[in-house]
Amino acid sequence: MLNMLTQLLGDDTVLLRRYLGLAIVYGVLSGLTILALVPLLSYLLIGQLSVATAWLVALLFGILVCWGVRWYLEQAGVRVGVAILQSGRHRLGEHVAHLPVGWFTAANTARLSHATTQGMMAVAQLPAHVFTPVISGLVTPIVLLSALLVLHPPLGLAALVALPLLLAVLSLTTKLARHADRAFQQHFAATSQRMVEFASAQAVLRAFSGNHHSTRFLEQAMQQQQRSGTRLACLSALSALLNAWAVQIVFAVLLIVTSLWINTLLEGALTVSSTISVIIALVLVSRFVEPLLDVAQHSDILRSAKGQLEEIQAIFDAEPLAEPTTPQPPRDASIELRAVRFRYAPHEPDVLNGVSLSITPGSMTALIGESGSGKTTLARLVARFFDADHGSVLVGGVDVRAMSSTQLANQVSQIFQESYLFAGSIADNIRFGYPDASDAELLEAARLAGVIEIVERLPQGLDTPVGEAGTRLSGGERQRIAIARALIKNAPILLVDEATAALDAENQAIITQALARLRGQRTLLVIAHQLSTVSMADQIIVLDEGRVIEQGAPDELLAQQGRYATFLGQRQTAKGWRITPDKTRETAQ
Ligand SMILES: Nc1ncnc2c1ncn2[C@@H]1O[C@H](COP(=O)(O)OP(=O)(O)OP(=O)(O)O)[C@@H](O)[C@H]1O
Repeated sequence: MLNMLTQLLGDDTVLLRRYLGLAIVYGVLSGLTILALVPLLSYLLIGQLSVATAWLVALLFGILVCWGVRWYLEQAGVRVGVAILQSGRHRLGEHVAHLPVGWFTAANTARLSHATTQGMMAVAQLPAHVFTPVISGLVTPIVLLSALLVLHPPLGLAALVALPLLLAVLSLTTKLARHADRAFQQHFAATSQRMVEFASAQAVLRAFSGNHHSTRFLEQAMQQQQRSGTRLACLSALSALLNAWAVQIVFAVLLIVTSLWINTLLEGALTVSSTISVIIALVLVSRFVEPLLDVAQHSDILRSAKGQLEEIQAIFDAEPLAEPTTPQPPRDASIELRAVRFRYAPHEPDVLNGVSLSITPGSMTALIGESGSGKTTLARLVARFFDADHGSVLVGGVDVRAMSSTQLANQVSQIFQESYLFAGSIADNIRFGYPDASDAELLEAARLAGVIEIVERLPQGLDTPVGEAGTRLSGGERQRIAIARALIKNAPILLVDEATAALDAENQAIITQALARLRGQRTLLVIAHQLSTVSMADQIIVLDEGRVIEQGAPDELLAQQGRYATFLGQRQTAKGWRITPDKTRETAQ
């Protein structure tokens, strides 16, 4: 647990160390203060009031010091808790920022959100509220144990044996509910995910499922959470009961040993000093057990927080994309794939199956193929959303694994179908592609992407807020802003995943115009669905089941009468376009 906390805290670990040291000191001081009762009671019982008063003063002084240390300890614990929330979230954010984009599945996103909210809160409360009673609850009995060993060795030995046994029981009961705790946390995260899905997919749910069935997935998740919650509650209650019993058994054993001691004393001559020893032993035994009860009571929170820490740890264990130690800058704006194989998961089939291709700087390549043939996956590998399992992806003549993520990001810009807009203005979202862009550059990108036509209709112009995730704009408007964002970045390579049917004719025309303007200036790799786009390309690559089956200039491929020719034929029939055999650039009729 401490290792995991250290990983979360990073440089702030020093705060945790200081706090833990202080908690141990507090436990020792509490034990020593209780031990002041020994001389106090002894002198009181033999009537030496003046010495007893001196020890009373010492006891009161000890109590005062303990209060002071405890107060300081609480502050230190809160400081560590705050550091966990701040540094922990920051470090987790840093870590996930370097994870492959493929890691961000719906389930992992829900885990991440759960870990940064409830998870972090549960962990942060450990130093603030739980570690102090647990640490002092273990250290104080150890100090008292030494006094019991001196006072009556058999009693001390019984306590010495009882302490590790008790810890073993606490550890066992913690394990008892650990799986239930983990299952509950997972179902809790899944239910949150379903809840968000339920809210954001209302239109689809109502259209296809009707009101009754639309809640089915959510209800299933809630039922699972309820079942695992009930199981956790039962096991937690059982483990709390077992813990309390274990402490009471220790208490009973110590009382039995004390009774046996009294018995032997009664059989012999009962002296004043032996009577005093017995009274002191009884006081120490009760004080020995009290902090242990505190530990037992907190074991539940400790276990739950440990489960949360393990969840956070599992996120930290996800492997980030490796960064090279000596990054090599790309040499030009070319793209090359050499015998690339890729699958999304080890048990799934290859999505790309030995793909080799070469794209020269400044050229335009149209990637075509049936749905599921691997076009988007190929573009994702160029942008290094994932690493290829075999073979290599080169950008600017350099393996993408040999350049830093910043170098690659500067080299490649993307317009993918699902473009996310951040809450902020239209201008903010465009500038996101290049924060230092001048106003003139902003306007030029907005013009190229057809955003100007949108903002002219809006009273606040480019400063119009887009709403959360761009919800105040239409799909086509969002797409145009995303295009402007990609254009302003001015990267030498542009990857475009052209929408199939999501765009209306006007938006499609904007993309076509933007591509036409950029043609020859940037390397364009376009996942093309539209005839207008394909017609502009210098090179066509046809993918089929993860393999390149045709590659070359449009004229050559058309002459082959293969898959590309079929694609053109289908599109022409659909659109009413005509292609002349000796002229590959089609003309609209
Ligand atoms: N994140 C993912 N996890 C697992 N499998 C995936 C993932 N993304 C895509 N696939 C699978 O990989 C294969 C290729 O998908 P890809 O999106 O690359 O095809 P595509 O040619 O771009 O299809 P489309 O034209 O329909 O967009 C498909 O079988 C798809 O189910």
